[in-house]
Amino acid sequence: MTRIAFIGGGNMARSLIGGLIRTGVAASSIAVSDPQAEGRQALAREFGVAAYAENRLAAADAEVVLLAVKPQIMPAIREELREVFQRQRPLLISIAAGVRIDQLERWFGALPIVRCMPNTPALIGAGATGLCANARVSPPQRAQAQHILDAAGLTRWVDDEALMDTVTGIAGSAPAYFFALVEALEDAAVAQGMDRDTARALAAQTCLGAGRMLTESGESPAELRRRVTSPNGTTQAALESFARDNLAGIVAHAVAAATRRGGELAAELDKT
Ligand SMILES: NC(=O)C1=CN([C@@H]2O[C@H](COP(=O)(O)OP(=O)(O)OC[C@H]3O[C@@H](n4cnc5c(N)ncnc54)[C@H](OP(=O)(O)O)[C@@H]3O)[C@@H](O)[C@H]2O)C=CC1
Ligand SMILES: O=C(O)[C@@H]1CCC=N1
Repeated sequence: MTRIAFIGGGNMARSLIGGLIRTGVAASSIAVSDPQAEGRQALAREFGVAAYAENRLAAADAEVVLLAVKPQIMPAIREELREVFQRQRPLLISIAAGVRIDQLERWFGALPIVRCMPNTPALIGAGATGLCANARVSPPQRAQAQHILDAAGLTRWVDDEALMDTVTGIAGSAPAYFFALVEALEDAAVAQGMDRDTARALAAQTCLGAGRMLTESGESPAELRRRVTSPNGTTQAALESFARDNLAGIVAHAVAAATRRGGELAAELDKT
């Protein structure tokens, strides 16, 4: 039974712990640390995991340590964990946006490190995660990291670390883009006189249905789009409006902004 410690017990740690428990990992093999007593109690109550106020205690005998704190918190945890890590040499997994493997090596030592980028649908086992490993990660450790993230949904190895910020741009941050689109659909229907509940239910179910068709039908997004689009019909009118407003350009700019921000987060940490 691999002992796993989560440093930081917020949204993503909760999602990943939930995934592990759901797939049958024993709660007794999981420890988590977080400064908030309320958050710790909730995790212990909900999942039966051991929850600590001190990072060192959570990491004390862990074979795998998963860093689930905000990138900006890294400077605060590196001193206290470095010593434990030098003793134990765990597999270190980081989910922090932007933070590069060479930075993790500098802060925490020459460890086997997997940098990955999951997303919040991990909470319901429908996450999408990109992973990237340094050369110290052994094949069994690679499998171990994948097993942990598989519990949260789909996983894909991305060998070129430079593309990890792109993973953030199209997957880590991207659930928010779909939520924003549903908000916009809802607002548009309300502006036309529909009640908000009905608008939200129709738009959200459409998002679910489209997502399931994308992942389950084996068809390309372009083909699925074509099948909705009757010649000179309503969908064509909407898609032509999107094209006039340069939807593809708008999306490309947004993905570039998220990708760029990942690099900036790392650069800000280089100064600490
Ligand atoms: N949210 C998302 O969609 C995704 C986030 N990520 C990455 O996951 C990481 C965590 O994000 P998320 O879960 O959203 O953030 P949260 O703020 O929900 O979780 C981080 C947790 O770490 C705690 N914390 C703060 N300081 C320390 C410390 N010194 N030691 C231990 N724990 C500490 C925070 O406590 P407190 O609240 O008291 O500060 C909080 O509970 C980030 O690096 C982010 O880039 C990756 C993919 C998707
Ligand atoms: O917004 C963020 O920085 C984090 C990383 C990806 C999703 N949320």
